[in-house]
Amino acid sequence: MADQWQEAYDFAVQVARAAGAVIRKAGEEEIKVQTKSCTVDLVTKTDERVEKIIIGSLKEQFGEGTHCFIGEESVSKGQPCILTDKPTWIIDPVDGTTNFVHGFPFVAVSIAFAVNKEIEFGVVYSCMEDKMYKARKGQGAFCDDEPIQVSDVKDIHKSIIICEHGTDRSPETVQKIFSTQKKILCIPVHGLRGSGTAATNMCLVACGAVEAFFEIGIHCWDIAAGAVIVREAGGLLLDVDGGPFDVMSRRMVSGNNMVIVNRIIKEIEIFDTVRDDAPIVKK
Ligand SMILES: O=P(O)(O)OC(CO)CO
Ligand SMILES: [Mg+2]
Repeated sequence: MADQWQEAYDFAVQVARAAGAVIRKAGEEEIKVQTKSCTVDLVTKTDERVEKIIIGSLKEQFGEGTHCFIGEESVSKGQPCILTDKPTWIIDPVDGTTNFVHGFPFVAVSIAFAVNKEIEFGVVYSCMEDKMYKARKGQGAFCDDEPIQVSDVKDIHKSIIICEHGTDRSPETVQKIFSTQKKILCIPVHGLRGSGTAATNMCLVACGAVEAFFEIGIHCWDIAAGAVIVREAGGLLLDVDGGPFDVMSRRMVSGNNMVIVNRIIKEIEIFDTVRDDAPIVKK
């Protein structure tokens, strides 16, 4: 059925917009910060509240039994992070929590919907800028209902590349991240950037503001929605080793074309991460 998921797509846009309004309002009040996996992995009551609002609305609309949910804060509280063939919502309620805490104005709500492990549609609402990015498989990518397209730059020397620093502060990992960035900067490229939200970074690739974005250490909820937005804008995604993109692998390169993406891959120093769907080891 061609339009089987249209209602879900439209509803996701509404839910993302409403969630973004809650985040904007919460940003005007005092923000209490807690930490998760380490001292620089931040979480706030807003992350938890917004995830509850999103999942609650989706369950009310589509029923609890038929759809599955992977949400950043639910997973951090021990819910499974396994992508099956069932219709599954993959949610980051506040992508860019560190930005949110500091008032750095790039924060996104990211909602993706996968069926048979394929992402059917994705919605990224950059709520401080009030920009709604969305894409459905086979139907193009949009920002505020205007079609968007990746850049047509093929010359790496004329590119801007987005890279982030992640939350792993072990000297070995930081060394690899900076070494990769140094090599890319010295190609040379026009510049390196980073918005502090993976979802927004992918939308910046999709609308042609930058040529590529890569990261190791992100999670499926950071990139699932952005993945379909990049693809539908004419871009591509690969693993950092040049293999196929795997949304659960915690690593990816997204870019406007193969020439740029392959050039970036040549410079990436890979470090280990634990997959999102790895079995939980009880201590
Ligand atoms: O702010 P969050 O949701 O922790 O995500 C980070 C990366 O994990 C920015 O994309
Ligand atoms: Mg995130």
